[in-house]
Amino acid sequence: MTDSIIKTENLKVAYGEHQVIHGIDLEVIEGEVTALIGPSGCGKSTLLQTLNLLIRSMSPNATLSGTITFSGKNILKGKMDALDLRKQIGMVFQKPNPFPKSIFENVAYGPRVHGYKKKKQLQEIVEQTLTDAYLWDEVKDRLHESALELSGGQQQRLCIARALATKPDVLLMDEPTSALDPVSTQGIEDLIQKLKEQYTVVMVTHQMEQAARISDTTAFLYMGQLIEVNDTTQLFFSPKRQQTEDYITGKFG
Ligand SMILES: Nc1ncnc2c1ncn2[C@@H]1O[C@H](COP(=O)(O)OP(=O)(O)OP(=O)(O)O)[C@@H](O)[C@H]1O
Repeated sequence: MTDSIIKTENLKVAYGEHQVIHGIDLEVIEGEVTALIGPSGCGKSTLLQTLNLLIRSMSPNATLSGTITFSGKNILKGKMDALDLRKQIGMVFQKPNPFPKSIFENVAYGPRVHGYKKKKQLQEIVEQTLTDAYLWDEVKDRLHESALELSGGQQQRLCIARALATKPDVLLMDEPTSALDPVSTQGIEDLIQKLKEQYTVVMVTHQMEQAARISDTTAFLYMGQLIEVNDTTQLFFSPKRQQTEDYITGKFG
């Protein structure tokens, strides 16, 4: 039996008058990697940013309707503490964006905001989180150096560690490897595979091969509609919808 950790029903999103998500019903299964694929402009990033309501701060002109159930609650209804929600549903962006602070401070930032003050506690969290992000061995002797001195792949693993430091249930990733070289990409893909032992991941990717390699479930979006969602192998090898087949065989997109 598989349980959904996030469920959207009839989810609609508009920027001003421009509706870009047209009534999406999507279940994100706990402990899985879900990939969102589809041609440029189909609404993948919008959908992702809506799942933890980050869209409300990133695009104040966005209006949302429908329901998003997380932890048994419709997060679109009533007042939701944004900081608290983002602690539970973290986000990693396309371009690594560490704070211009030390490696240690990047990871300790979230826990500090959420009330962890004791040095020893913070040290333990930083070590554990960097270990989970497979970065500890590479940085343990330079924790107080600037994060900006790390390589691109290391910076992205640090951003993942930063997101993991508040112990989220779900990690949203918007094309997390698109700014990276192939070796760093491989490192992040390996990491995502390992993360699903402890976390649920929803990832936007432009690369169908990447979705096929690392996701359990793939959702194909086209012009703001969810065309098909299925087990990744099924979706790529026997798509149910003609539009999905046309997209994955490169007929458009
Ligand atoms: N802040 C915004 N204000 C107004 N329109 C926006 C905003 N962000 C995105 N859009 C529009 O919403 C639509 C969906 O964009 P979105 O970035 O979600 O698509 P996407 O599938 O992630 O695209 P890509 O693959 O190119 O990143 C596009 O038409 C885009 O121009």
